[in-house]
Amino acid sequence: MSPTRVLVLNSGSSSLKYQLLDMRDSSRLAAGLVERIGEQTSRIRHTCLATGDSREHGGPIADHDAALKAVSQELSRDGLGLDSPELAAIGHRVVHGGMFFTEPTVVDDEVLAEIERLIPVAPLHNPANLTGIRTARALRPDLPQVAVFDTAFHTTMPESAARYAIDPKIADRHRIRRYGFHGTSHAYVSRATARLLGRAPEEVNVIVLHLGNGASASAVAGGRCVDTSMGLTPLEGLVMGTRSGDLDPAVIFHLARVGGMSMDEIDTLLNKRSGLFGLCGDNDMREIRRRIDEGDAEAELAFDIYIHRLKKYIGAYYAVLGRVDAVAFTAGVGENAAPVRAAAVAGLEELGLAVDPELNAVRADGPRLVSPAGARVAVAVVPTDEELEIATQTYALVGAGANNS
Ligand SMILES: Nc1ncnc2c1ncn2[C@@H]1O[C@H](COP(=O)(O)OP(=O)(O)O)[C@@H](O)[C@H]1O
Ligand SMILES: CC(=O)OP(=O)(O)O
Ligand SMILES: [Mg+2]
Repeated sequence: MSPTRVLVLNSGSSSLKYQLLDMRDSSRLAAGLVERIGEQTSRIRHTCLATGDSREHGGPIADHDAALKAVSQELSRDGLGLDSPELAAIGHRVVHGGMFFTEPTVVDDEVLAEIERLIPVAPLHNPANLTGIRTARALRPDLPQVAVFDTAFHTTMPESAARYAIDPKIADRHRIRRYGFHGTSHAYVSRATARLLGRAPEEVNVIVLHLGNGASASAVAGGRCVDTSMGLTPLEGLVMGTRSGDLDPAVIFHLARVGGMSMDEIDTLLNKRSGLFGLCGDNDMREIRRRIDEGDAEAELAFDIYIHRLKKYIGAYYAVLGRVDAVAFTAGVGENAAPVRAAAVAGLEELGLAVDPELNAVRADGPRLVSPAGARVAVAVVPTDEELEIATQTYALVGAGANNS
């Protein structure tokens, strides 16, 4: 029998998330997370879904190479190791695919070199993605490694949305344009939202709000992305855990000329020490809500700035789409933080947008509506599953029957 399993690796700047799936029924065999890679306090959490066994260990894990080796050991302990003949492929999330990659791609040396060339526009993400691919290749040189790009879903954006208003010759020379990210999630969630409404993706217009540590919004018309909030890099757009999102570009000149900061210092400030963290010292929405409940004004202002930006994007994408069938909240904050959902649509009743407080307070795992019955625009919580989407795309490219599909 042909191998039917796919290992998915989602390497973040300091984490490695993974899932092993059996593509006969898309079931998960194992899943886990390595956190705080590069620190003394790294942790690996591993669950074997086949046996229900979970394990957690601490101790320094120096880099993504060591992290993947630790994952490989955990999988081996459950008899699911990378040496398994049942493994069909390894699917990798790659954050920046530039103009070059619009589809999932089997990795070869040329593909690796192109992903490497894109490091300057995804400095937090592409290096980790590359290490993941290189280590996986060294562990199983015979297996196809497939790169699935965060940027791919956004390549349908019209030029009017993708281009910045700068000299096109300069833009083209430096490949400066809006690429957009989290595309695997925006694609999956927009389709799952159509399914929740009982309609075909081609028939519905959806605003997807992917609110995790990184956060982005997208306007999806009939299944195609027409605008998204992240740009050349994952820094533009919404207020995020540690990234500023939109600001006047002149802030950068001002910090350099008047503030005496170097470009690297400004880069670090805006990517790692801004957003919710920069505003109030916390980037976790749970902690921010706890502080607000205790009357903390700094946390409340950070929350209000976060919501104000989110609301502006909902309004902007309403205008871009003309007609909106659903607004879908997803990722860690979108799926779990009821107060964020309520605040983001508060006052938008004239646009047909509202949440029902009781429905919004329900905690559940699956996709669900939180808007009042009969609302003109559905407001939905739709859990994302980037790993399943990456596995599906990987298996469609290289798995059994790939040539017939
Ligand atoms: N129960 C919760 N309530 C509010 N926010 C939550 C909850 N659980 C997670 N979050 C938020 O989700 C964020 C992580 O989202 P996630 O989508 O996992 O991010 P990433 O994939 O970027 O690491 C956390 O930083 C936290 O702000
Ligand atoms: C592109 C991006 O911001 O990804 P993440 O949310 O995983 O940091
Ligand atoms: Mg994420």
